[in-house]
Amino acid sequence: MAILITGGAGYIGSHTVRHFQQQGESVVVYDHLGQGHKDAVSTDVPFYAGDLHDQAMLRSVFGAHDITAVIHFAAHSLVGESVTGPLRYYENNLAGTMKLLEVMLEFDVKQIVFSSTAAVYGEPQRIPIKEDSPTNPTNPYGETKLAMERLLHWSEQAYGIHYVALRYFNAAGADPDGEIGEDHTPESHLIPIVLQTALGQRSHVAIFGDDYDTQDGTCVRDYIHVMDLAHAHYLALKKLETTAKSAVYNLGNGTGFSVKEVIDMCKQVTERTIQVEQTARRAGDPAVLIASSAKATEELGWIPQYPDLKTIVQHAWQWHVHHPTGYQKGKDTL
Ligand SMILES: NC(=O)c1ccc[n+]([C@@H]2O[C@H](COP(=O)([O-])OP(=O)(O)OC[C@H]3O[C@@H](n4cnc5c(N)ncnc54)[C@H](O)[C@@H]3O)[C@@H](O)[C@H]2O)c1
Ligand SMILES: O=c1ccn([C@@H]2O[C@H](COP(=O)(O)OP(=O)(O)O[C@H]3O[C@H](CO)[C@@H](O)[C@H](O)[C@H]3O)[C@@H](O)[C@H]2O)c(=O)[nH]1
Repeated sequence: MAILITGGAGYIGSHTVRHFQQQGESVVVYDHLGQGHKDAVSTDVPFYAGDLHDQAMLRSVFGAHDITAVIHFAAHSLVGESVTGPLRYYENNLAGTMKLLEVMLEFDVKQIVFSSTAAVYGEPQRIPIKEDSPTNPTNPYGETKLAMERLLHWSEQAYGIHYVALRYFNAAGADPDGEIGEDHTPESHLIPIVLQTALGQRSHVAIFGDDYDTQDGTCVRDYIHVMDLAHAHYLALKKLETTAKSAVYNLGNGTGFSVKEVIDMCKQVTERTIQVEQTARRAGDPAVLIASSAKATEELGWIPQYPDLKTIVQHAWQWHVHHPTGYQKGKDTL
């Protein structure tokens, strides 16, 4: 028996694979390595370099392992990129999930935990955001994730697939052991970009917009430690296994930090100079996203272990200092 982890070589996926192994679970990773890194996955985990759209390969994996449940991370996940390439996003995220669900049904696998996002809410009407808040995505990425949630809702009605949709806010940090961390090419996430600037790999950090309706004019986000996200997947799967009840949960710390505050925290942790440049807003960015995760705490017993931003940045910095080129030795593009 094993749990299939799609996108398990990616940033959040690889931390979750590691956490599941530490909990004594058998896992199998399926990832086409468009973004992920094979070296992010321990060599004792069965690894398949396959695409969600390749149903023949998916079938062979389901056939070779007694898959009991799926944790589904594999997706494109960048807000800005989705605004200029919506077709690519629908194709990978929505159509890719349809292919996966078809194979799950063929093999009678009816439990899935999947990566949704704060981006399903769009501009929130109230802060902190609860799960029953209106969902009006401001970008195609969020739309695809909302469509995936709806697809799962209807798949439960029609086929009895039970699901937990985890709406993460901004994943950040790295495994405190320092062995795995965040490495996207190109990197677009704020904290790694700021830390790469601290390392001298970039000349400056561009701040996307300073005219938002926030305390200092820059966007506010709720940064959540990647290991806390990993543990939430474990709790969600246990809950699914025992209750067979579908649910949606926000995962965040309930505290918002502006882009400028994040940069200041990075300066404090790294004790380095970090140049910034004010630029235009990035399309698709809501001003403020802060979670209420009370439902996950009440129903899953989820309590973040690393809630403060300083610890999150310290763990990320430890990864970047010891792996300045990420997983790739000699990597020269960021
Ligand atoms: N990083 C965040 O802050 C954040 C926040 C909310 C939600 N999410 C969601 O969490 C998930 C993981 O995010 P991440 O930051 O780890 O991203 P990531 O890009 O590091 O990981 C995604 C992985 O999926 C793989 N993948 C993508 N499409 C695939 C396909 N068609 N077939 C096989 N593999 C495929 C990639 O190679 C990559 O390894 C995504 O679904 C993302 O939308 C991320
Ligand atoms: O060079 C940069 C990079 C980012 N930002 C800003 O920093 C904030 C955070 O940006 P980023 O780290 O790119 O994350 P988000 O765009 O908020 O998206 C992340 O968090 C979402 C949930 O909130 C997830 O759905 C996405 O998958 C994930 O990439 C945003 O206001 C950006 O405009 C900058 O100002 N400069």
